[in-house]
Amino acid sequence: MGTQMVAIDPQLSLVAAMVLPSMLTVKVNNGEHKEMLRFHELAFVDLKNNLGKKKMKALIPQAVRTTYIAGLVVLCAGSVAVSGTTFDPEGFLSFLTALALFVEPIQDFGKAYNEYKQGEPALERIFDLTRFIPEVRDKPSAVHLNSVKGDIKFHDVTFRYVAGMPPTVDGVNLHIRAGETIAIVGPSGGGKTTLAKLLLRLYHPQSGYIALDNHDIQDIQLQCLRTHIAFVSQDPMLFSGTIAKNIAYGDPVGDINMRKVENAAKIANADEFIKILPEGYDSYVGQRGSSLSGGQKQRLSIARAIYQNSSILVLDEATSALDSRSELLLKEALMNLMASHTVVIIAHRLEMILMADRIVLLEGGKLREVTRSAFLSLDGRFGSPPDVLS
Ligand SMILES: Nc1ncnc2c1ncn2[C@@H]1O[C@H](COP(=O)(O)OP(=O)(O)OP(=O)(O)O)[C@@H](O)[C@H]1O
Repeated sequence: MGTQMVAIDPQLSLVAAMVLPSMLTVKVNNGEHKEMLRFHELAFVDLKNNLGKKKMKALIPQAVRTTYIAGLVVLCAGSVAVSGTTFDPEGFLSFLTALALFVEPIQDFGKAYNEYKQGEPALERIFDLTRFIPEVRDKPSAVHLNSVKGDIKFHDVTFRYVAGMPPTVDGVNLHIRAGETIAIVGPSGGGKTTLAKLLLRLYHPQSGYIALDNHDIQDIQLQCLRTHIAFVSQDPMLFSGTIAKNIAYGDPVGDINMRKVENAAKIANADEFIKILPEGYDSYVGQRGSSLSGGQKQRLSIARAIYQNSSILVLDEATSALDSRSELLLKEALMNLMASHTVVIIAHRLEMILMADRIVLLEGGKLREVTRSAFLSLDGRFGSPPDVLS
């Protein structure tokens, strides 16, 4: 089994190693279908190559068997010619041929059974995966919304990751009006990202519901919901490929609109570093963006969200890896976006928090709104201290 695992196409393993840790980015950008196609294509090539090898492997014993029988015929004919005695060559040949033909298939069957038994646990796991029904899926009656205004309501939402444990989000009520910018602050582990994940329907609340433009999000087609929400996660995830492809990742068509890509990169303040790369937008970012710095990756994932042109923008610690100059430039760009988008900023940096129209504090799963002055009086508990403000 070990040697069979090693024999898996390295390309397939590379794709799996890249996509599986980036599943959040794949899902929120509706990239499941794209990734499935990519995997299918590679798996098909791998299957074809392996079948070719197996055919060759199967041919070799046949060739050996034929040579063996031919050798026997020559041997028998030769011995008759040399001795001149009577010899029943037909009976002898029939016996040897039957023996050769009989023994090998039995050996092959034994080998095949052995291989099947060794691979059985892996097969079981594959069948388990094909039988897996995702918890979050479309209702048959789910609606498609061509456009949304971006009005979001959390109605008494309670969610816990593990049954029997205290809730991560506990009876949260929050109304974010269309076009509003809201900052969610709170201690680390307080549930801020979880709130964003619930909005993106990565999980279902155990009680309460979330509405977008007065539609319960469970009644909206999942792909449609995620198209209307651009999410920049705290771990910027890139896929091996060009910069342009990464920015246009959420494009369902797959045709890259270069004008849109460049515009998004300019807004995200990524254009300046892309332009000085040898191949500009066609530069490869390496395995999971390994050839870029943390701040560059972050700017690309912000550009990706801007490219998506959704009505709602959720930034989860999206500027943590940026230097103060880049953050300032991005802040200016966000100011422009805020005029036409609903923006949710999850941040610890005061510069970002104070851009919001309203600030809500999520602590121990409970949410409450705080005024700016009340927030500042928290003495930097959940944001960089006020003296960072220049
Ligand atoms: N998939 C998961 N399964 C179980 N527990 C989880 C899971 N994801 C998060 N948690 C837990 O839920 C709590 C809230 O996590 P969350 O990421 O929402 O916090 P946060 O406020 O965004 O924190 P930070 O500011 O550090 O990013 C944490 O205690 C975390 O360990």
